[in-house]
Order: sequence, then structure tokens, then C-alpha cells
Amino acid sequence: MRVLVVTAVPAERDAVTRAFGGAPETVAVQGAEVHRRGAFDVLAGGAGPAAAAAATAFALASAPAPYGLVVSAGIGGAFTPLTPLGSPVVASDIVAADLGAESPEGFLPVTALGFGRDRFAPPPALVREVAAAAGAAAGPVLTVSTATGSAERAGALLAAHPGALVEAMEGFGVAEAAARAAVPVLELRAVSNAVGPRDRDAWRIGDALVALTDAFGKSAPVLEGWNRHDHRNRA
Ligand SMILES: O=C(O)c1cccc(C(=O)CC[C@H]2O[C@@H](n3cnc4c(=O)[nH]cnc43)[C@H](O)[C@@H]2O)c1
Repeated sequence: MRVLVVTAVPAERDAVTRAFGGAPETVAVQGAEVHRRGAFDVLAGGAGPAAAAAATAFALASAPAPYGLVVSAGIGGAFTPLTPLGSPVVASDIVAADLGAESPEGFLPVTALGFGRDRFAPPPALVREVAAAAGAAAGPVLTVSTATGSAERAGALLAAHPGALVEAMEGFGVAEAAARAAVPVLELRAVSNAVGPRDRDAWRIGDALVALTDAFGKSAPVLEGWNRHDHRNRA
């Protein structure tokens, strides 16, 4: 089965392809470049949910053979010390954390406004298998358009989304595009920083990219072998 992996930046894309060894083949697609290695096509689609959705939609629509799975991958910020720097996290839910409206009573998700959707659920059995293979924690991963930079904002996000493990900026965009193509989605992140007061010097991007490579190396057989029609893979 073919797997499309979408990252934000080339450094994350290269961390993913390193997991498969050797040099990837480079294939031009509309608006981007896919790095192909075996069953995996890896694409740096840009930062933020809009760029991620556009890149994923183009890649899905222009693929010569259909993809069976789309994975949003990269580094991310952790809400809790339970997922320390350099640890992998797989999303049980991909949540649009700031898509909605403010109100005097707090944040209202877009669904409370009567339209759209605010989350996607990857196949639970796939989440379990990837978490076990990669040694990853599983839990909600938030998609934000603005990276959190204060303790107040971190607290507000956790109040609105209890149990959130990580925030990043692309998962929900990738998931929207995948859903429209009726392809299952997964999000796999490696923790580069703690969510809270902005301290870019404290980000451990190198360690997170190494962890991302390791997580993909361990998950690749599960991802490649995933078959959503196989009864063993159902929730
Ligand atoms: O400067 C570099 O070498 C470098 C290498 C790889 C990645 C980066 C990024 O800046 C990636 C941006 C990407 O990371 C996600 N991210 C990471 N931490 C957070 C966070 O605390 N809040 C939100 N997003 C985060 C996000 O998906 C960005 O698109 C730099």
C-alpha cells in the first residue's frame, strides 16, 4: 500500500526519508516535490494548516496510483512532561484547537457555531499499533495557526482541550484533505519543545528530528502493511 507523508519543512521530510535508508527518488508534483522511497512518498508541504491542506490535496489528486494512508509528520511542542523532549507521539485525535469563536464563556469550536468539523479520529487500531511499534504516547494532538508563546495561552488550550499531549500546525489541514479523498489519516510527531512561554533557544530540534527518524523506522512496517478493510485492523 502506498503511504503519503506530509511534513511542514524539508528538514522534517528528510528526517522521515532517512528512516528508509538510501537516497530517495525525487518526483515533481504540482506545487511541490515528493521524495519517494519504497511505498512512501514524503512531501514538505509548508507550515500551517492551510499550506498543509493545499499540498496534501494536490498530492492526493495528482497521484498516479491511489494512496491507502496519509500521515502528517514532524516536530511538535508538548503540553506535559509525560511526553519529554525527543519522545514520539501519535495522535488519537487530530484537533483544530483554535478554529471557532471566542465568547465570554470561553472558546467555542466551529461545530458549536453550526458548521464544519473540529477533529478527525485516525483508525484506533492503527494508532495502537504505531504507538506500540514506535514506543510513542497516544493522545490528542492540537493543530494551531499560532504557536503558543505564553503560559496563559497554554492553559487556555488545555482547558479547552483536556488531555492534549502536543501542539503543531499542520495535522488538521492534512486530515481535511485526506478526508475529502476518503483516505485514512494518522499524525506522528516528535517533541522538540515544551508548550509555554516562548524560548526558541530551548527547542531541541536536532534531537526531535532524530526521534522522528527512529519513530518512522519502527513504524514503517505497520504503516506500509495497514489495510483498512482488514478486519484485524478495525477498532
Ligand atoms: O530551524 C530548523 O532547523 C528547523 C528544523 C525542522 C523544523 C523546524 C521548524 O520550525 C518546524 C516548524 C513546525 O514545527 C511544529 N512545531 C514545533 N513546535 C511547535 C509548537 O510548540 N507549537 C506549534 N508548532 C510547533 C509546527 O508544526 C511547525 O510547522 C525548524
